[in-house]
Amino acid sequence: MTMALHDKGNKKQPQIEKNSNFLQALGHALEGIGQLLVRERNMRIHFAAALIVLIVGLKVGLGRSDWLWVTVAVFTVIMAEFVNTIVEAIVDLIVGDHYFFLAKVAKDVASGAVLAAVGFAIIIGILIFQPYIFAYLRTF
Ligand SMILES: Nc1ncnc2c1ncn2[C@@H]1O[C@H](COP(=O)(O)OP(=O)(O)OP(=O)(O)O)[C@@H](O)[C@H]1O
Repeated sequence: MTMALHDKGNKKQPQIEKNSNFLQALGHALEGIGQLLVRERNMRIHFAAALIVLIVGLKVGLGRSDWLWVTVAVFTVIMAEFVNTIVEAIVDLIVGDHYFFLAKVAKDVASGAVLAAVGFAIIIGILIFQPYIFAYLRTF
């Protein structure tokens, strides 16, 4: 779905100048994270999955190095979604509703980056949780 060129719901004075202080810059960075959650349905699914991993990880008592890998996996997916959203926004800004093969390439490669990151996270998840899953299955 092509992104809207203008944010019609925005009541604030539009700003194109540089941020004047750290707090203003921080506010815009947080707005950027908010945009990711609002615009990307997949991002909400990733957050739900990360929450489940967090709860299961706490329940089975993962060690420090396992948590390190889980954190790397979760952030790799989140970073890929950031890149995907940036690419979508820039492509839509440039081409609008027109079809361009290179626009398709850019968007598809950006989506592919998210898919690759999710694959990486699934492999990490299997390697980390496999002993706990096997131990759980042996109780039956
Ligand atoms: N301007 C365009 N020119 C050519 N192909 C396009 C264009 N816009 C979108 N596409 C094609 O349509 C697909 C869906 O585009 P869209 O902008 O809706 O991404 P999306 O569904 O939001 O992607 P994601 O699920 O990664 O967020 C793209 O992956 C691309 O193949």
